[in-house]
Order: sequence, then C-alpha cells, then structure tokens
Amino acid sequence: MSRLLKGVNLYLIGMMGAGKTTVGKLLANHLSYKFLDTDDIITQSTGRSINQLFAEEGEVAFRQLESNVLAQVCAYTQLTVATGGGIVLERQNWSYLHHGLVVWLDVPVQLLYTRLAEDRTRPLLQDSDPQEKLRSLLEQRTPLYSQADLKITVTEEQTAEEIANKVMEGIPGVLKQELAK
Ligand SMILES: Nc1ncnc2c1ncn2[C@@H]1O[C@H](COP(=O)(O)OP(=O)(O)OP(=O)(O)O)[C@@H](O)[C@H]1O
Ligand SMILES: O=C(O)C1=C[C@@H](O)[C@@H](O)[C@H](O)C1
Ligand SMILES: [Mg+2]
Repeated sequence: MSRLLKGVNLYLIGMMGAGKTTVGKLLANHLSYKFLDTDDIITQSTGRSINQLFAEEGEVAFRQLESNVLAQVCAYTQLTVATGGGIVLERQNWSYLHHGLVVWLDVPVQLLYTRLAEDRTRPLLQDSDPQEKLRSLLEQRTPLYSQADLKITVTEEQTAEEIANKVMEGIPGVLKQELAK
C-alpha cells in the first residue's frame, strides 16, 4: 500500500475527539510512514499548551501557527498527519492538504461528547453546554470536512484498529478516482 501511495502524505481531518491522533498512529504503522500531529508540533515548538495559546494569544494567532506548521509539514513525504480539528477553516490550508490524500473521520456528536466529557485540553469545549458546542461546530464545519478525498463514518463499537483498517481499505478507491481524472 505504501508503494501504491508513492510517498504521498495522508492527512486526517475531523472534529476534536474524532480519533485523528489515535488512528493516525496506527495508520503510520500500516503504511510504514512517520507520524506527525500538528497540535503536538505547535505545543512543542511554542512550549505552551493549546489552552495556554488560546488564552494568551487568541484563536486567530493559533490558526496562523497551525497554517505555518502545515505549510512546513507538506514539504515532506511519507507522513501520516493528524491535524487539529479546525485546520479546515482556513481556505489556504486546503492548498496544502490537497498535496496529499485527505481522510475525514466522521464521528457523531454523541460519541465525540462521550469521548471528551472528562477532557479539559480542548479550549473550544470549555463551554456551559459542550455537547451543543460540538453540535454547532460540526454543523458549521461539515461542508468543509466534506472536501476530504475519503470519508470514514465511525460508529461507537469500532476500535481504533478497525477504523484504521477501514481507511486502508478505502485508499485504493481514491487512488483509482485520481488516476481516472
Ligand atoms: N475508536 C476509538 N474507540 C474508543 N476511544 C477512542 C477511539 N479513537 C479515539 N478514542 C479516544 O477518544 C479520545 C480522543 O481521541 P484523539 O485524541 O485521537 O482525537 P483527535 O481527533 O486527535 O482530537 P483533537 O482534534 O482534539 O486532537 C482519546 O481519549 C482516545 O483514546
Ligand atoms: O476543533 C478545533 O478547533 C480544535 C481542535 C484541536 O485539535 C486543537 O487544534 C484545538 O483545540 C482546536
Ligand atoms: Mg489530536
């Protein structure tokens, strides 16, 4: 499969809690690719947590950092990249994402909420009604996530390994479509 992909990067997009980081690491193993996480690169390079960056610099500055990181990452090949949930918001980011193959992990709000209920590391969820916040963010972003090359619909009972396998099974179909263009 990694030969079929010819080193083309795999970008995982989707809401916070969708499993981009968890599934991305497994996919990197399957493909013999390196794994990168744009959120991790930002926190490591700034020495600050995502919460700190949102509080001290604001979301706009965070989005700029995120775009800078993506621009640098896409210069490399053989990468599986877990992106931040909001990477799809900046139009310019799509020109970077489309250098590679873009996979949307589509997870229902109820499941996102269950996974993140105890999590305090996602600043956008520090809201009086986090479930409603997730619903409205997903509604707003669905047209953007839909620009992915491959959509994987995730259900509650699927393990991360099963989801990674589903992505692997979906890749040849996307490559065929690309060749037919
Ligand atoms: N298939 C799965 N089954 C059960 N739990 C999962 C699954 N995938 C991910 N999780 C759990 O859900 C939580 C969120 O997953 P993860 O951090 O991978 O999401 P993410 O898409 O990277 O989120 P963010 O955009 O905020 O970085 C983690 O606690 C992870 O262990
Ligand atoms: O969905 C979002 O906008 C975010 C998701 C996370 O990955 C982080 O990038 C940050 O918490 C913002
Ligand atoms: Mg993540």
